[in-house]
Amino acid sequence: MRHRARMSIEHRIAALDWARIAAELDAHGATATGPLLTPEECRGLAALYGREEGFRSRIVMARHGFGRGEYKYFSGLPPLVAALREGLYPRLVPVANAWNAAMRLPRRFPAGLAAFTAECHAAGQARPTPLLLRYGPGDYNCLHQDLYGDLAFPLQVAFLLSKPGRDFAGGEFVLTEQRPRMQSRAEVVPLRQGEGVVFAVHHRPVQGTRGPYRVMLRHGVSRIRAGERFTLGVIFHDAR
Ligand SMILES: O=C(O)CCC(=O)C(=O)O
Ligand SMILES: [Fe+2]
Repeated sequence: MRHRARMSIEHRIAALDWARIAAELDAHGATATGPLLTPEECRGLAALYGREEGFRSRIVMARHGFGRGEYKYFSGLPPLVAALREGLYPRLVPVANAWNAAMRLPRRFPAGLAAFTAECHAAGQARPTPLLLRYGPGDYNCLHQDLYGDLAFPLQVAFLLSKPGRDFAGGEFVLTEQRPRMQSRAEVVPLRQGEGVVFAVHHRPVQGTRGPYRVMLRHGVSRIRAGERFTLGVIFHDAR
């Protein structure tokens, strides 16, 4: 995508290989999108972190046992973040609905984000969940699940805003998958600057010999060895 800087976010999202993304989500529960944000957009988003305004809360992870590093939830979403959330959601709905069907869960997700957001609000989840995260040397993010109420969209996306090898070292995005009565499986998703990782929020179906079974996923970030690493988290359900 040589001209991605001049293409709208909607067009860039449309140009991603969604057949591959869906197939890899089904096979592994996570995949990288391919480059989506320009370095300028990444720098612009990371630069918002230092601002006072535009955020509803700041969490220092060590204070809660979440790891080391910090994050801030947006109050109103910047246009780029809103466009990513709106543009990515409908692409992920077919996977989300197929997963719920395979797991025999009754909930189906509407085709557009506005309808899903209305469902969240009706369920008492009205606070926006997209966030910026900042890690320095020695920081890490413990394995967790981003559930903010009963209503949860099964997939989320995190964008790497910093450039690995130049801005930071270490700090790999990690997922673990806990299978019933079996040992856990770990997966690392290597990311380039401006690339997103799409992954299961808390569970997904895996095809077994006697039909699909459910596995539990958690995600986190390994220790940052050097430098500074920023990410943008795009969670589709709102919070209580
Ligand atoms: O910093 C990361 O790569 C992980 C961020 C995260 O936990 C999230 O977006 O939910
Ligand atoms: Fe997370």
